[in-house]
Formats: sequence, C-alpha cells, structure tokens
Amino acid sequence: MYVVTADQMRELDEYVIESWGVPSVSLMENAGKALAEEVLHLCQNRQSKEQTVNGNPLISTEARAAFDRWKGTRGQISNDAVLRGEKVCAEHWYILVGKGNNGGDGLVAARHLWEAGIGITLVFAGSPKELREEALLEYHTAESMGIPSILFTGQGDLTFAGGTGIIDALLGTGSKGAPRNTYASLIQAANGSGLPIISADIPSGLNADTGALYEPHIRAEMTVCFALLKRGLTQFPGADAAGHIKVRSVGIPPQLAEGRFRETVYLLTKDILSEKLKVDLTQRRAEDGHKGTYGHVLLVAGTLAMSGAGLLSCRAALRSGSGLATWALPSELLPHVIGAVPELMLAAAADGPQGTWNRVSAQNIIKLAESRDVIAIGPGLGRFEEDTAWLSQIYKEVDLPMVIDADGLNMLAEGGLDFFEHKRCRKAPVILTPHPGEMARLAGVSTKEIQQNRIDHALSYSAKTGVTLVLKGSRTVIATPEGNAYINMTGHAGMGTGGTGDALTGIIAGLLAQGYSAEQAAVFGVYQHGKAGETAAMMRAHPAGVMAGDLIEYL
Ligand SMILES: NC(=O)C1=CN([C@@H]2O[C@H](COP(=O)(O)OP(=O)(O)OC[C@H]3O[C@@H](n4cnc5c(N)ncnc54)[C@H](O)[C@@H]3O)[C@@H](O)[C@H]2O)[C@@H](O)CC1
Ligand SMILES: [K+]
Repeated sequence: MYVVTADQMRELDEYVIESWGVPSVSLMENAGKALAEEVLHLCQNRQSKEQTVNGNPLISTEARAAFDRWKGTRGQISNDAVLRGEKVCAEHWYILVGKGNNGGDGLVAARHLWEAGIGITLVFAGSPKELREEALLEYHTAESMGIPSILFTGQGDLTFAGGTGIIDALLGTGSKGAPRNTYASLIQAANGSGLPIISADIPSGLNADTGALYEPHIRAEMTVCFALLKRGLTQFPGADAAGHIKVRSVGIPPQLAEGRFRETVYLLTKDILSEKLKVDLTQRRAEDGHKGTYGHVLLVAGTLAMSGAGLLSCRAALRSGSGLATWALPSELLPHVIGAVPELMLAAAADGPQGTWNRVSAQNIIKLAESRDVIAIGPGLGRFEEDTAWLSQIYKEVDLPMVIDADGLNMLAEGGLDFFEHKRCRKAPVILTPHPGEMARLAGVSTKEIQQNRIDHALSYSAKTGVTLVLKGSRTVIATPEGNAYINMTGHAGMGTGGTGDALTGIIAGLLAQGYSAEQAAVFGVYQHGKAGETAAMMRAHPAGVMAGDLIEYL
C-alpha cells in the first residue's frame, strides 16, 4: 500500500484527469459515495449493537431498510419519498462543508445519504457561492434537492441539535496551516458535540504530509481516505486524530505511484514483505544447511554496568536465526556472564577502567571481525575517550554489513556527516537504528522536530549518508538510500520498555548474517520485532507487562 504526500496525490489526480480523461467530477462522485457508504456502515453497525446516540434510541429495522434500499434493494419505498427527504430512521448527520474539493466530497455524500433516508443538515464554513467548479455544481444539486443547509458565520453556538453524527468535509489535502476563522470554530464545536465524526480524506487540522496536528483539529472516529493513504495519517499524533482509517478507491489506481516519485513510501504489510521485498516469511531453511550456512554475528556491546543490553542483543540474534553469535565485551565483564546464554561465544575485547571500553580495543574488534559475517555495535556500550575515532576506525577497516545502535549512534553524531567520508572504504551496507532522541542528535535538530516529520527526516538522512535508517518509535520508519521508506504497523505501546531496542539490533544483525539485504533485514526485522511483541502481549495479562526478554522468546 502506497503512502503519499498531498503534492504527490495532486500529481496523480492530474495525471488520470489529463492523460486518461477521467472527469474530475467522477473522482469527486466516487469519493463522496465511498464516504456515504462508510457512514451507512457505521449507522448499520450501531443499529445492530443497539446503541444510542445522545440518548436517542435508533430504530434498527428502519435503519436497516435505509441501508438495504441504498445498496440497491429498494423495497417499498418510492423515489418520491426519498426526494421529499422523508426520514426513515432516527439518524441525522451534520455535514461540515469547506470551500475546496473536500467540501465537494461532503456535498456528494450528502446527496447519497439523503437518498438513503438519512436526515442531513449541511453546514457551510463560508458562503457556498465561493465554491468552485465541481463543488459548486454539487452545491446547486443539493440545493435543488432541498437538502437543508445553514451558513455558519461564527456568531452563536452550533448545537448540532438532534444530530447523530458529523461528517468533516472542511479541509483536505489543499489546506495550509492551522484552520482559521469559521473553520476553527466549527472544528471546536464538532469535537465538543460528543457525536461521532467521520472525516473526508484527512481530519481537518492535520498536516497531510507529516502527521503534525494544528490547533484546533478534528478528533475523528473514522477517516475515509481517498485513493491513497496520506503520510500524515500514518504517523503520530495525526494517526491518533484520524481514528480508524479506511482507504477507498476513487478511480486513481494506486500502482500509478510505483516508481513515479523520487521517494516511494509503503505501508509495511505482509504483501510488501513477500511481493516487493521477496522475503520468505516462513524463513524456510535448506535441508542440508548447517550453522555455517546461517552466518556468524559479532556483537560489540555492554559494559560491567550495562551487561543486559549485550545479552539481549545476542539472544535476539540467535533467535532470529543466525547460525552463530559472538559477543565481544570488556574482559572484566566476561566472567560474570559465562553460561548466561550457553549458545553464545564470548570474546574479551577491551580493558577500559571498571569493565568499560577503550580506544585501543578497536584492533581487537577488527581482528575478531575477520572470521565473522556481520558486526553490530552499540547496545550498552557507554561512552569513552576517543570513542568516535574508535568507531571510525572499525567503520573503515571492517567491511562487513554493520548495524550501529545506541551509544554507537551518539559517537557517530559527534563525528557529524564527515564520518561518512570514509564511505568509499566500504562496500558492505550500514544500518542505523536510532530512537527519536538519537535521530535528533544525528540530524542536528530537536527531538520535537524529528517527531513532527519522521518520514522526511528518515529519508533525507538516509539519502545524504547512504545508510539504511530505522527510525524507531510507534510506527517505525525504515528508509533506504534509494528513496524507499516503509512504515511499520506491528507492535504496541507495551514495547516501550528497556531492552527492546537492543533486541531489535540483534534481530537485524541476525537477519543480515543469514544473507538478507540491508533493506530486507531492516524491514523484516522491524516487522518481526513488533509481531513478537504482540505475541508476548497475548501471553500476559496486559501489554504493559511485556519485557524485552519475553519478546525475544516469541521470535
Ligand atoms: N480531483 C481531485 O482533486 C480530487 C480531490 N478530492 C478531494 O479534494 C481535496 C483537496 O481539495 P482542494 O485542493 O480543493 O483543497 P481543500 O478541500 O483541502 O481546501 C482548500 C481550501 O480551503 C482553504 N484553506 C486552506 N487552508 C485553510 C486553513 N488553514 N483554514 C481555512 N481555510 C483554509 C483554501 O482557501 C482552499 O480554498 C482532497 O482532500 C479530497 O478530499 C476528491 O474529491 C477526489 C478527487
Ligand atoms: K476533512
């Protein structure tokens, strides 16, 4: 599933209109009809659950009749009854109409819902005479049909009297900045009404490209997104304001997005993994395979004070299917962890004070790497004198697929982009796995700035440096230097706990060891990590009880 920006969506709109001759009005018709269909589904669902809205009981048989009639089984109700707007159920929806095409979608939906016998009141945010082209035509149709409407001038309160739901067709992908004037007042009134809100395309007040929310913004129960998912719907906090998201086709085939733009963003699904990335989700192994077939991971991690990070990473690498794993660690730590993971090999590699790392240990790492397939650096590593130079030396001299995490990323951030000047020394790929704070240090901006535009930051850092970047956090973004980004949907908030990042590093390193490409390993690793977290949550009373170690057990 493709995920696009507002500009990309506009380009695709224009393409089908200009190159294929699809009339713009039929795109709007499809969008508005899909929106009406989702509203009717919601009405039908709450009828079947015998819910009430604002204390009004809803008459289930009548609503069902309205739905069936709309779906084509017209029964005994005549067209005339529909045209008179005779109410056949207690549903009454207020449709908030902005002056762009998003408002046009709302007007189309109004016509279909009216036809189905749903009570409708159109609420215009500005004079309907200001509507343009298709939206203006839709307004004239609604007016001719006698659909009641009010012009909201900002004076007095809008109470949504007798309402059972609200369609938000105020602002779509053409909006800029925070909703202004009557738009802002209508958004506040809608949110305060307690009625369910269904947004057309995006919740008004959402930045469609980034997922940032302006004030005020609609808090929707559902968003019916047209043609392709917009980036802003996939990232928090926008994803939260959108509620349940339904993507409905309107006549713009999603495949048009493939290869058209400099950057292609995908929602990470099983199909993307198997069909686009050619990942075998079953991780089938050759009958005659042996431990050597599945690669050997070298993990450079841990100090005496932070030994758990190394253990978690190593266990995750083994659970993800790597043939062998060696943990390179400070000598003082080694005796304490003997036998903790019996499958693991241990290699004393540093003699810093109190079981820490030191600059000269780089030589030992380079030596150990000679007989390994992948190197992962960072979990629980701590900082030490000249550590950026230490990392730089390993980066230059160890031409193995490399994962850098945690303190390794902080060392890298200190080196700035100059660090990547050594890129020409390497043929093997590099994967970085920052959380938002680490990403902020790498990119030299604030964490808030990263979180307000995660997809762009991930893509641009990856393009600049040539690394595959895993920007962690809810809806992890994986970006590749070629300009692909994947948005992960697995996992849950209970995974925000110490050690889950260390596990992810181990999983990705383990997959690299088995011969997956950097893109495959990063994307599949993130997906599996979330899935394992979900399974771990099912085994506990509450997702909040999940620990990193539990997750590893479900890989
Ligand atoms: N062919 C198309 O272009 C299609 C467009 N569709 C709909 O059209 C939408 C995009 O339409 P538009 O480009 O007309 O844009 P919008 O409908 O998002 O509205 C933009 C209008 O709102 C005003 N505005 C912008 N920012 C504002 C703010 N912060 N506060 C108050 N007013 C503001 C502007 O003056 C502009 O007239 C999509 O989201 C989708 O719902 C669908 O009908 C499918 C086909
Ligand atoms: K909207």
